[in-house]
Amino acid sequence: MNILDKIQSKSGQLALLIDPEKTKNEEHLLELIQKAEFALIDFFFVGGSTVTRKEVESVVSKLKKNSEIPIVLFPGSSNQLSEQADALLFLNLISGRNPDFLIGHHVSCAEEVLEMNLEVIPTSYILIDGGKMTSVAYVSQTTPIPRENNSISLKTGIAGYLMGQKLTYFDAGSGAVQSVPPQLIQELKKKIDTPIIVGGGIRSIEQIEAYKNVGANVIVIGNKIEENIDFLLDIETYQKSSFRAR
Ligand SMILES: CC(C)=CCC/C(C)=C/CC/C(C)=C/CC/C(C)=C/COP(=O)(O)OP(=O)(O)O
Ligand SMILES: O=P(O)(O)OC[C@@H](O)CO
Ligand SMILES: [Mg+2]
Repeated sequence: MNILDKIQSKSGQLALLIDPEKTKNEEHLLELIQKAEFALIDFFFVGGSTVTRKEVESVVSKLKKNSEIPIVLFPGSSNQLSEQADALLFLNLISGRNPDFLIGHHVSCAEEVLEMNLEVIPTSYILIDGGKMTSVAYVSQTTPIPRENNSISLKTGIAGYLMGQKLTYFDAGSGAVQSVPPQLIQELKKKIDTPIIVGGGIRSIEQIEAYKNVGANVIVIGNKIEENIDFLLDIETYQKSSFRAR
C-alpha cells in the first residue's frame, strides 16, 4: 500500500515527529524507535523549520536501518530531502501569502524530486494560530489564520482541495499552546473526501481521542515526546486498550 492510501485508510493514526536537530545522539534515537514500535506508531515524520540536508539524511538512514515504520519527509525547506524516505509531503503553505513557500522552494527542488524514488504527496499546509509565535510562522514569515475564525480555515482547506492537493495538514505550530479546534476537522470532513492531518501542541491522550473521533486521519506529536519520551508508554497503553475494544 502506498503512503497516501495508508493515510486515507482510517482515522486516528499516529505520527511521531522527529526533529533531526534534536536527535543527534544515536542512543536516544534507538530508544525512540523502540518505544515508537511498542506504541504502534504509524509513521515517522522527519523535518523541522531550520534543519539541514545532512541532518535529515543522517536521521532517515538510521530510522530506515532500525525500523519498518514508514518514513515521511515533512520539510521546512527545499533541501530537507532524502532518497531513503518513503514519501515526501510536498507542502504548500496556503494559509500564508509568501511566494517562497507557495512556489519558490518547490521550483528549487523540482527536478531533483522528480528523479527521486519517493512518493510525492501534494499537501495543503494550513497554519492556525496556536496562541504563541512558532518557528514555522517566523521562518516562513507568514501569519497563521486566527484560531476562532473557522470560516477562513475551512475555506482555505476547500480551496486547497479544489487546487488538487491530495492531503490537508492543519498545524497550530510546533509547541502551540492551543491545538487546532477539532470542530474544524469535523466541518472540513463533511465537505471534502481527502484525508486530514493535524498537529501542533498535542500533549494528551484525550486530545488524540478527540481528533480521532472527528475523523482526523493522522495526529502528529513532536514536542510532547521530545520533553517526555515515556509519553510513548501512555500511547502504548491507549493503543492496546483501543485495539481490545474493537
Ligand atoms: C516542497 C518542499 C520540499 C518544501 C516546502 C517548504 C514549505 C512550503 C514548508 C512549509 C513551512 C515550514 C517552514 C514548515 C516546517 C514544518 C516543520 C517540520 C515544523 C516543525 O517545527 P520545528 O522546527 O520542529 O519547531 P521547533 O523550533 O519548535 O522545534
Ligand atoms: O511539536 P508539536 O507541538 O507536537 O507539533 C507537531 C507539528 O505538527 C509541528 O509542525
Ligand atoms: Mg521541533
